[in-house]
Amino acid sequence: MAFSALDVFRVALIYPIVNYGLDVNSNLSIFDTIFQLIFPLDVNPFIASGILLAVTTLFMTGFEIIIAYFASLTFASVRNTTDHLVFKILKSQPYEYFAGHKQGDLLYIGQIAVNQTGSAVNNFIIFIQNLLLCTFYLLFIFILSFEISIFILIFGVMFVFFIKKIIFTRIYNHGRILNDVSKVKSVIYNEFISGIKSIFITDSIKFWAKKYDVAVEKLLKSYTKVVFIRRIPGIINNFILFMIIALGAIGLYIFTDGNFLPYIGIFGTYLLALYRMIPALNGCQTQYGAIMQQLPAIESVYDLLKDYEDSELSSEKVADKKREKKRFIFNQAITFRDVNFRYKEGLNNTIQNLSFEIKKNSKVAIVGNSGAGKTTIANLLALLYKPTSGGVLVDGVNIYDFSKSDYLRTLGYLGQETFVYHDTIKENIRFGLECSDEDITEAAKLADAHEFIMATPDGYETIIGDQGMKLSGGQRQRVAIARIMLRKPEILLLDEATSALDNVSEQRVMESVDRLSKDMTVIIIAHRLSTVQNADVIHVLKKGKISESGTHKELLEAKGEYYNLYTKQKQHN
Ligand SMILES: Nc1ncnc2c1ncn2[C@@H]1O[C@H](COP(=O)(O)OP(=O)(O)OP(=O)(O)O)[C@@H](O)[C@H]1O
Repeated sequence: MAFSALDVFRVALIYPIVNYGLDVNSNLSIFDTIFQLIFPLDVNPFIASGILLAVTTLFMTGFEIIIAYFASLTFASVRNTTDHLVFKILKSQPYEYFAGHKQGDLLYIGQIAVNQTGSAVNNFIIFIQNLLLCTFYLLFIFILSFEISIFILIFGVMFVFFIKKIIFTRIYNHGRILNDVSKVKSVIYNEFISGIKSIFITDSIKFWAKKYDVAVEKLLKSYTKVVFIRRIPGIINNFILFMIIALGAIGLYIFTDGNFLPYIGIFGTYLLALYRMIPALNGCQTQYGAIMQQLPAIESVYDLLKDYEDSELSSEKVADKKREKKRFIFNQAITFRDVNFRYKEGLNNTIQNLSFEIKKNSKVAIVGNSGAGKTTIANLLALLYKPTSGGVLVDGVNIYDFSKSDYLRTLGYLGQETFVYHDTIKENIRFGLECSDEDITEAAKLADAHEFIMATPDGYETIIGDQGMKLSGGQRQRVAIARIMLRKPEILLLDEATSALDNVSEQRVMESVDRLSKDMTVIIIAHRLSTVQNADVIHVLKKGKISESGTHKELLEAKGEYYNLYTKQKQHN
């Protein structure tokens, strides 16, 4: 506010300078009285105005620096808070949430939308600053000339109405389209990077390039429209400004019958005020347009927040939070009791009324055809999904009644794909656990990984490329086993852990697992029956139900489902 007032005052100082310069004593405006009061009679108004102008400018520069600093601080703080908030929300979401959303959409929120939110707040600050400036100048020009200003005001209101109705609605709509198109581009980009191996092998780069080009073309069209429409108000403003100057000059000449000198001070100051006001008005419109364009991105952050609040308030979550969590103790057995599960409301049950037991320190295998529900069982055990009804119990206690981290710490999970990230082998084994380098070497030795790690150029300090591109599948799995061993789990869950490996690698990985799992409860989910023959119990799963159970020998003798699977696989080998 003080900044706007000073800016207007600075322009008002032109008035005495012009009048004194032209030696006009107009007494046409209230400003004549004000300046006569400000400047004592013995002071040269030319010098006094110059000094005041310099002092005001100094103050204003200071103000501008302070405002710029606080605006950047606000932008950075809002961005920072939104960054934290988005990640806080994401990290507290259940696994289902990630499975149900496109990665690209989530990336868009975390990267682009967060930035847009910060910028929108910054734009809002500049909008308010410009709005105040416009208001002060409007008051000023009214004081200078009521009649002309009322005409400009009516014209201005009509213009703002037109701009809002036609231009800003379009900016918002195109902003939405731009938002959607940006998301699509981000999804394709992300899929291309994460699927690069399959894309290379299938020689489908051209297909992806085309998909990307289409998205980028749409983005180009969208951007062109938004950027163009956003500039229109400014162009019209400039047109109006210079038309006012032109018509004003003609009008002044006609109105004063050529004797316009006494009015030059007012006219010049008026024009200068307009000249300052119009960019401020432009600024208002530009910032408002930018906010409209950024609104859809802000809405996606808001939707994320809303989903989170709704889920936090859901009766299930509230009850779960209130429930006291027990320390994880496992002495007897893990029991699946009447478990039913479906992935989504409306879909058929993937797991149907499933009941079976896994005794402590036993080795249990679950086999079956593709789509039978084997991985779903692993997902339920790993707390990735919750049974729709029934429960998974450990020594009679529902696994959801244990402290989540307590339970997961005792569960070692080895899947088909091992997640390794761009860091050293050592950090990939540590995976965030506080432990010594000796512990890591020990775990790698147990996992039969030490030898190959030492053969890499920098040993444990060797950087593995993204997605472990520099390691073989078997080596990646042994890094994963080392990671698990470091955590000393009580339960080992192997979900098709060797199905991506060749026979030799599979054998080495299974030998490591056998060696390490003597005092562990091992659950092996497998397609290939070669890995489960020494299990204490093998359960054969069919359409989400156990169709038969027994040892390898018993099941072969029974000549049922297992026997069929076994003979089919033997024929293929
Ligand atoms: N996230 C999901 N959303 C919806 N349906 C799913 C989801 N994951 C799996 N399914 C479905 O559940 C069924 C069982 O899948 P699951 O992965 O458990 O089978 P599986 O026995 O492990 O098969 P495979 O041996 O091929 O890995 C399949 O019909 C599958 O399409």
